Amino acid sequence: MLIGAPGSGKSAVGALLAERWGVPHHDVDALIEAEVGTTIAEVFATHGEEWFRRVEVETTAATLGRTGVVSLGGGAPLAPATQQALAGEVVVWLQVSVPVAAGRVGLNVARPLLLGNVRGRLMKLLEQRTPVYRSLATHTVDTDGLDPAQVADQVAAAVVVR
Ligand SMILES: Nc1ncnc2c1ncn2[C@@H]1O[C@H](COP(=O)(O)OP(=O)(O)OP(=O)(O)O)[C@@H](O)[C@H]1O
Ligand SMILES: O=C(O)C1=C[C@@H](O)[C@@H](O)[C@H](O)C1
Ligand SMILES: [Mg+2]
Repeated sequence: MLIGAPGSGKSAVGALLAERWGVPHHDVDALIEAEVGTTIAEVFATHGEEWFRRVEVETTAATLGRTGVVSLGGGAPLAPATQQALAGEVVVWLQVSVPVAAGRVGLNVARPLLLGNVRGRLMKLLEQRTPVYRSLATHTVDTDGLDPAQVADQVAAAVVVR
């Protein structure tokens, strides 16, 4: 399971790892979009964040126990139910600094929580979430200065696929 901030590379690295290991890739954001039939940004706009978080907890829970690589949503580890569900799993935290994450996500409107002031919003998110990511992670990879393939190499070196 990959956790980390928006722009840490959960989706990109998850896809590379799944390909490398020949296992399915479950990207929870993409699963929610498929389930709901619209984009995450649209879900936030139409139903609000609370509604999204409820769906996210359920969709995340449904991926647990499946074979493969799971890329969680950036905020998913904040939910107590998800924290409990992650206990005993291999959880890799893709660490990223604010300027690097901001550079990667750019002004992408697909990330509703970062709208307005990407750097400022990321700084706030990381302040709140760093302790949570740290407490849940069984492995950590610092992704600053690495491309997605190099991050995947480091994850693969650190964990054993089940
Ligand atoms: N290590 C990296 N080096 C350079 N670019 C990267 C790296 N990891 C990801 N990227 C690029 O940064 C952008 C964001 O990455 P990605 O979508 O994988 O992040 P994410 O963690 O899934 O974010 P979110 O929580 O918003 O889903 C993508 O364009 C991706 O190709
Ligand atoms: O960091 C977050 O809270 C989010 C990250 C994305 O993965 C999406 O799950 C959504 O945009 C919320
Ligand atoms: Mg993603």
